[in-house]
Amino acid sequence: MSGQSTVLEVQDVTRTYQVSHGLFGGNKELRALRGVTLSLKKGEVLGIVGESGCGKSTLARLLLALDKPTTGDILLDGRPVSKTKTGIISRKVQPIFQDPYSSLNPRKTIGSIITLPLRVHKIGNAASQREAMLEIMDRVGLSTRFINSYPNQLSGGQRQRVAIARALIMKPEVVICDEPTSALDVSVQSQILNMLQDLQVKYNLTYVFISHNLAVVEHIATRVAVMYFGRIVEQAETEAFFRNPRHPYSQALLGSVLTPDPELGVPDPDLGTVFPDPLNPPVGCAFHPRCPKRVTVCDQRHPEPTGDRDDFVECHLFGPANS
Ligand SMILES: Nc1ncnc2c1ncn2[C@@H]1O[C@H](COP(=O)(O)OP(=O)(O)OP(=O)(O)O)[C@@H](O)[C@H]1O
Repeated sequence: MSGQSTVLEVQDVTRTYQVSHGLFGGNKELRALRGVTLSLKKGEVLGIVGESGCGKSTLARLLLALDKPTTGDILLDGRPVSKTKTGIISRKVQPIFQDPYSSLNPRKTIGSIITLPLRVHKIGNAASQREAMLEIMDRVGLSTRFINSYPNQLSGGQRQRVAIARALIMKPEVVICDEPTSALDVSVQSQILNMLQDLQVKYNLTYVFISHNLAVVEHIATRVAVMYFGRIVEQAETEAFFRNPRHPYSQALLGSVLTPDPELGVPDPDLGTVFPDPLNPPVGCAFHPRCPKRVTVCDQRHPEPTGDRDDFVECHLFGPANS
């Protein structure tokens, strides 16, 4: 993996939202991303996992340049996204979202939806656009009889195939898949997942694959990043991650440490499910109130990452004092 070129780089990115706080509370800052650093290499599938609210979709929006970081930089092919024309970004980075129904214009035909990116970017003429449409429909397993249909005439799985066709017709370098199978019936989830995997290999695509479903990530990802409360707390090659998750949060996600140790004096039975209040973040490591392995320093300061850029864990148990 080390010899491959970096396509997308996220450098210490934060994203803060101003939110109103109670009737008289005025505005408060909600730090959805608290310093995320990532590098995505050509041809890899980076799985991003974490609970609802940890910042996955915020990160996806930044990677798609649909939103801007509050601080930090995102580089696409070495150039800051902030200094790159949106047209160039959308040619190179395309999304596949969770809900294909809400992301497809109900008043447009399937043919028109799939070719829209080519028309917006003025790529080719009507004949070459149609040719590209037929090719990509074939690749995603969509019958040409749907060309003049509307989204509501298709099943959920077919609609997601349309969304995938629309994303891939641009021949992007990177595809940001944000929970692409979780709104689908279980029976079609694996078909879509296998198809995404085939397309990734065929077109040598680079995926960021966001999912709360660990089995899906294990199936498709080459590397895994675990997000907790706006940070990446662990990153590792997929096989190593599932064999030996290091961060106590990763272990909890994988089900090996679900109940807190009563010896630690944490009687709350819901401890395993409570996510911190983003408007009142815990001091120290954000996971410490739920962590069955916490030590004295955990509620005092945030741990530094241990390891290298693509393979690290952010936990005091792995810090210099414990190594
Ligand atoms: N536009 C916004 N304004 C204010 N707060 C926001 C906004 N978007 C997200 N947040 C907050 O930022 C935090 C991260 O949200 P985000 O949607 O990125 O998480 P997520 O991991 O994608 O969750 P989910 O899986 O539920 O989509 C949450 O606390 C959320 O409430």
